Amino acid sequence: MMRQDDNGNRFPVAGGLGRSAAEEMAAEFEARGHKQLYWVEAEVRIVVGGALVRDGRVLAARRSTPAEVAGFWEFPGGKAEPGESVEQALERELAEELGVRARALRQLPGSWVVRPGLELRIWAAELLEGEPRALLEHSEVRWLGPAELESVEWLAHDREVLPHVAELLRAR
Ligand SMILES: Nc1nc2c([nH]c(=O)n2[C@H]2C[C@H](O)[C@@H](COP(=O)(O)OP(=O)(O)OP(=O)(O)O)O2)c(=O)[nH]1
Repeated sequence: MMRQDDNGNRFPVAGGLGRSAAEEMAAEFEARGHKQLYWVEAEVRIVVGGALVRDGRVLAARRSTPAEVAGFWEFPGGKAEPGESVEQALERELAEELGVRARALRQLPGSWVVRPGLELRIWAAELLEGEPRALLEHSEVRWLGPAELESVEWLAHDREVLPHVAELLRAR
C-alpha cells in the first residue's frame, strides 16, 4: 500500500499483503487521512538470472524442475526476497544452486514478464570461487563459448538476451 503526502512525496507504507487486505487497509487510512492519499499497487517481484562468465565462456544450466521449464536451459538464479537487492539475490541464488561464490557485475539490457507480478532480468556476473555444480533445480551445467550459445534449448526469454551475452564474451 502506498501513501502520498501533501508535498507529493510517495512512500510504500506496507507490503506483502493480499490485494483485498491491502485495499481494506488503504480505505481505512484514506478515511482518516487529511491531505494524504492512500492506494494499492501490485508488487512486482524480480527474478534474476546470472550470465556467469569465465575465460570467454558463459555458464548455462538445464532446469530439472518445475515441469513447465524442465529440460530447458537458463541463466541460473531466482527470485529476490523482500528487502534484498537484485545483486544480493543473484549472489545468494548462485551460492545455493551451484555452490559457488560469485559477484553481480551489471544488468544486461532488457527485462521480461515471466507471469503477472514476476519480472525477469539478466545480470552479468563473475565467478570468485568454486566450480559450479547442479545442486538443486538443475540437472546439468555447461560452459558455452561464443559459437555455442545457440547449441542448447534456452527458455524463450533467455534467448532474447543472447546477443548481449555474445557481446559480453567478446569483451572478456
Ligand atoms: N532463474 C531463472 N528463471 C528463469 C529464467 N528465465 C525464465 O523464464 N525463468 C523463469 C522460470 C521460473 O518460472 C521463474 C523463476 O523461478 P525460480 O524457480 O528460478 O525462482 P526461485 O529459485 O526463487 O524459486 P522458488 O523459491 O520460487 O521455488 O522465472 C532464467 O534465466 N533464470
